[in-house]
Amino acid sequence: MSWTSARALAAEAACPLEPVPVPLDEALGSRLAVPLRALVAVPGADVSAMDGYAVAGDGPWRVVGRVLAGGAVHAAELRPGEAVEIATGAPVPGGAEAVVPWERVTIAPASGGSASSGPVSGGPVSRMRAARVPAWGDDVWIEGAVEVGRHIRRRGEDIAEGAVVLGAGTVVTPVALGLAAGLGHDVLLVRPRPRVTVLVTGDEVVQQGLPGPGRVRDAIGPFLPGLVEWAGGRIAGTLRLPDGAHPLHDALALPSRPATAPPGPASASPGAAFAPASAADVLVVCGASAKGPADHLRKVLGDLGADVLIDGVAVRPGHPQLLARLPGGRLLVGLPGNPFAALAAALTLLAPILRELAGTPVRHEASALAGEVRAHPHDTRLVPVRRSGRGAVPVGHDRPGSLWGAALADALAAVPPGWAGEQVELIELPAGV
Ligand SMILES: Nc1nc2c(c(=O)[nH]1)N[C@H]1C(S)=C(S)[C@@H](COP(=O)(O)OP(=O)(O)OC[C@H]3O[C@@H](n4cnc5c(N)ncnc54)[C@H](O)[C@@H]3O)O[C@H]1N2
Ligand code: MOO
Repeated sequence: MSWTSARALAAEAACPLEPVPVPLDEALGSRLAVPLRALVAVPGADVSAMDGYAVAGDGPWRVVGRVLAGGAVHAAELRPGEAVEIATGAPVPGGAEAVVPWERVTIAPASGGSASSGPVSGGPVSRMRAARVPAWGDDVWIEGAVEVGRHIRRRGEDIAEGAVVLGAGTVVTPVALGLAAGLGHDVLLVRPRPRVTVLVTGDEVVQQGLPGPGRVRDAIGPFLPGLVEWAGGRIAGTLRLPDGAHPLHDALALPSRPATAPPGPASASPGAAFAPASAADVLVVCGASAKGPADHLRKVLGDLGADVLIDGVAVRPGHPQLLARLPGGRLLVGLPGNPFAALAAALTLLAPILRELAGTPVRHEASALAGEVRAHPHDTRLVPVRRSGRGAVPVGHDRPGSLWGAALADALAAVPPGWAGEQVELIELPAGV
């Protein structure tokens, strides 16, 4: 099967996960399952955009009250010639036609109330504030230029109640979280990030330190979490399995556990060691994908009654990759043991499945190849490249057992059999953060 057919089939095989409601502080990085609507208008009322005075009619105005954000509203309708001192964000009283910032008003000679007391001060309030803030109880009169409607933010002026502000599928970024909170949301309905459990097989595979004779350091387990995250999933667990059919069988035979179920089975129960495998929407088996004496994956899948959907893909490296559906519906991706081959298979099969499940948009990119590449006679070659202004430049070091070239690259060029210099598709590699 060609790698493009395999990619399409993998995406098709992925059954969308049910949207889940999650509290805001757990929603970061998920995708919205439904459009985000404003539950409230912003601002929620006609409010002042400035610290100053809400005024009615022409000045001078008699200051008849004070309104602070979060404080008591000024219930009475302002009459022409009246003002209230007002804080930014506080609701403007009915009848107010504008807000005049306090630095734009001057204290007026009193023309009402105890007129005989005369003006409090002839200077601007800004200057006066340093000495004495005029309080409305002081029978203060102010004057200044007024522009009707100025410095009043009308209810719903920024965002109308009910407006759709972000579409379904949008990633919940830190900013989107702030927006959602401001619009009254405590919980968001998101596409759950598919849970992936990784089973690393191989007696010779060691997890730390220098590999001794006959041993090899695990180079696949460490790249999968980042790749899985990048494709929209999350790692539910990683299990190290010795070679042999039994451990693989036991891990894969565990039934699926819903994301909301408590962890289990209890540590004393049989199968406890494999519990992470039951917490997965997708299982990934590293190694054991070929047909050698220590490769038990196919036999175990047969014994379990799994449906093998893809058995080998025409790419180099990575041709022994495999996709199966386990009884119960979960998908299993078999990655070849050679690390670069495993990376290729993770990009061909695993990433499309996770993108489909997580609702992550897919981008396809084509480019000229700027460099010598020898096509494979019947398979597509996946060649590590770096994008440049003159096309994708092969970086070399592309042996199946080594991640060197892929680590230098930002994409893999898919060079079809019989390639004769035309543009090729680029498969993006996960970028760092
Ligand atoms: N007769 C054939 N033999 C092989 C073929 C073939 O077509 N006919 N294909 C070869 C290719 S290509 C690959 S790729 C491998 C795939 O083999 P497996 O998936 O069964 O993997 P293993 O045999 O377990 O390991 C292969 C190789 O990779 C090393 N390895 C395994 N796991 C890891 C790991 N987590 N990190 C780093 N290295 C790992 C392992 O030690 C072996 O050297 O089959 C070929 N054979
Ligand atoms: O998958 Mo192998 O080259 O194709 O290492």
